[in-house]
Amino acid sequence: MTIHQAIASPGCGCDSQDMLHPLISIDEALARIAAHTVPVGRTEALSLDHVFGRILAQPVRSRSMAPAFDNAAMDGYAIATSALAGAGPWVLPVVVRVPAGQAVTTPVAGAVAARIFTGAPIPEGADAVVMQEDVLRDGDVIHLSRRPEPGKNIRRAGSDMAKGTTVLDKGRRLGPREIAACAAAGAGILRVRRRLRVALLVTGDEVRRAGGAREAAQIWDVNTPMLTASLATADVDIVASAQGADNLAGLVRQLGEMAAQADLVITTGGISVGEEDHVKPAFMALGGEILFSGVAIKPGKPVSVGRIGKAHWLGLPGNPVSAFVTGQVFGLALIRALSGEGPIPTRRHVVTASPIRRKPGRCELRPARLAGFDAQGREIVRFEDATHSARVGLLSGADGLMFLPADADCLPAGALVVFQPFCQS
Ligand SMILES: Nc1nc2c(c(=O)[nH]1)N[C@H]1C(S)=C(S)[C@@H](COP(=O)(O)OP(=O)(O)OC[C@H]3O[C@@H](n4cnc5c(N)ncnc54)[C@H](O)[C@@H]3O)O[C@H]1N2
Ligand code: MOO
Repeated sequence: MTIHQAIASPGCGCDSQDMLHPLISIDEALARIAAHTVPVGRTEALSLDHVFGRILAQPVRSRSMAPAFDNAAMDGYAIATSALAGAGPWVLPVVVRVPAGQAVTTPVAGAVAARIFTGAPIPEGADAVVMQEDVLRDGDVIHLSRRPEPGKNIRRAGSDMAKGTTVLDKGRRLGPREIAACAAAGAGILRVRRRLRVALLVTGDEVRRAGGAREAAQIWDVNTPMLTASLATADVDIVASAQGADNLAGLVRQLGEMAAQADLVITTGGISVGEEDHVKPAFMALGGEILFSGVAIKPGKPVSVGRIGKAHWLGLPGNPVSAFVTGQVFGLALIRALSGEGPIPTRRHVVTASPIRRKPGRCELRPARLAGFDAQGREIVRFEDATHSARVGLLSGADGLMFLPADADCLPAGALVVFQPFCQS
């Protein structure tokens, strides 16, 4: 199903296109981010204890075989199967005891057994470990009635990783599973990408700190705490956070200062078409280059990406829901690209719980809640009747965004739609 096409015909005045800056599709915007964003080059070396969530800057190769030596997979007795004459049963003297962590020098020579514990090295001469439950121990001998297969219960050296194997490629995000692989490979220090320096500039004369005093026509600032929380990841250091000045000159100064110290400047508000919208003029006054400005989506149509010198700029709309939605779709893609992490396919198909009637025009990213599975095992989503770009209260009840095709005015219950879960960190 193609769902991210540009608008074929605008639905109403709100959807009208600026002929100088035509809207592009979601996938075109993401393709431009991928094509024009170079990962920030700085790297640092960190011990395994401190790499959680970071992005690898160099591949990790195993320093030795894993396991490094043949070892027992069970507590029991190591024997040489070739020394078991006839059909058994056999009585074997126990000649040595081998706990894990202890090098063994006594070989298993002939019809004898070595008491061995899980993880202990296999003595020379032995080629199988019999579980202790399968033998009868009587003083210094064991009674064995069934011949084990050669190799039984032995974890062979190198069976997990050969020496020099690439365990992880660069660009991988380091979670518990990746860190486990590095530890097994003996990579105790990793070279990872430095955190991105991000500056946040929230514009709007009307916004005041949440919960603080406000006058008539003033509102509490949702975007600063919302985006600060969205950016609280292992990739990001928020190096500056400020409320935007209410005039062009002040905004030029603030944006310029932020661009000088940050890899990424994120602004909210002030990017629509009104004469109070100073962000784009300030950006242009600083010699900024636009990668795109305006995407054929609802909400979040004015979302913009560009560069001021070496710093990248992500211009999010002021409406908090629009800012959150566009931050999830374009902000995360930009941060991943700057962090050197490749794009991660997170979209999947789900089915709608109820029919949808809507005004066609822009691809709609509607918050939706996962609601179990239908009889065919397909995941179902529930949602409001319309997208409300200023109704922040609805966001916490959603798990992600469903993508409604630009030209779809009517979808039945059970329609297959694309769904992108919200990033939880
Ligand atoms: N003539 C037109 N007007 C508008 C258009 C258009 O195409 N033509 N687009 C509308 C759409 S769609 C959007 S989205 C907004 C985007 O406007 P801005 O990005 O310039 O945002 P602002 O005007 O600054 O604010 C919009 C809205 O959000 C509230 N806001 C802003 N910051 C915060 C904050 N930190 N916390 C809470 N709420 C915030 C602000 O008070 C406004 O209500 O433009 C439409 N207009
Ligand atoms: O593009 Mo706006 O975000 O619909 O309110």
